[in-house]
Amino acid sequence: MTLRLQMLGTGGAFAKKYYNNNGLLYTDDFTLLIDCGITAPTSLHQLGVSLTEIDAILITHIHADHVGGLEEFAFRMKYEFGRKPVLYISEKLIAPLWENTLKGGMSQETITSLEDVFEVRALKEGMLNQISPSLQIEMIQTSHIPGKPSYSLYLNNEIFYSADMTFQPDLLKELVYERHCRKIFHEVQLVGPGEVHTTLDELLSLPVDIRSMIWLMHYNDNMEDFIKKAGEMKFLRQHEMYTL
Ligand SMILES: Nc1ccn([C@@H]2O[C@@H]3COP(=O)(O)O[C@H]3[C@H]2O)c(=O)n1
Ligand SMILES: [Zn+2]
Ligand SMILES: [Zn+2]
Repeated sequence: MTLRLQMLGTGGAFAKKYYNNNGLLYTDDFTLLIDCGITAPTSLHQLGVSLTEIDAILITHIHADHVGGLEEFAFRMKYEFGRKPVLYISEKLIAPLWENTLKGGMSQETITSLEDVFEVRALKEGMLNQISPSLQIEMIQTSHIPGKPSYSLYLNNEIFYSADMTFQPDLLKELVYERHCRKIFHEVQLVGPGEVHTTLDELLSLPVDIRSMIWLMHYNDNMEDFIKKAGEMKFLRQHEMYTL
């Protein structure tokens, strides 16, 4: 079975040249949207992908560049298609996503909870979740903002897709050397210290065999200035289709 990835956007939270770092993960029989930021609906429109072609959404954490498009997505599914989108999300994020993010815009007499607008499927950290016959996802909590849970994804026991995260070299080495990881999609902050993100220099400090499997995403507008500074690591391009 073949996995394919098409990033709706590859930009950091405040990028203007690139859309929010959200991606479409395609299996033979299932399409998963990983994160749905502010710009996701516009990027889907530009790609000509209808909301109804997406079988489920999975949220890694609650920052607007990862959840800011959910209100539009859910309202359009409700009022245009009469359906609730399937939402995969860590059980720890269900309450804050509704109470702190969506309730303000979405609540009304007939909508009083997340479950009124999404078919919520809670994911447990560290478990293998069978999302579709050919897609298994393990949620791995990774460090980002203290007190604000963020979950990276381990796909089919071979591909790591980072949420927003600070540098965690031991995790990456464990995945590659002990858990058969063969490809890594990793966020990168190209400018400034890695207080809540991972810097290019930090990733360059990894062993070459790990660097060689890294594709960089969630990057700054000046990415083109760093293409020759990333060594063996490659930059994902938004809207391009990648076979994993
Ligand atoms: N403690 C924090 C919190 C947030 N931020 C910035 O806000 C952005 C929110 O989306 P992000 O993609 O996680 O990137 C965060 C930082 O740019 C930051 O720099 N430091
Ligand atoms: Zn982000
Ligand atoms: Zn974030």
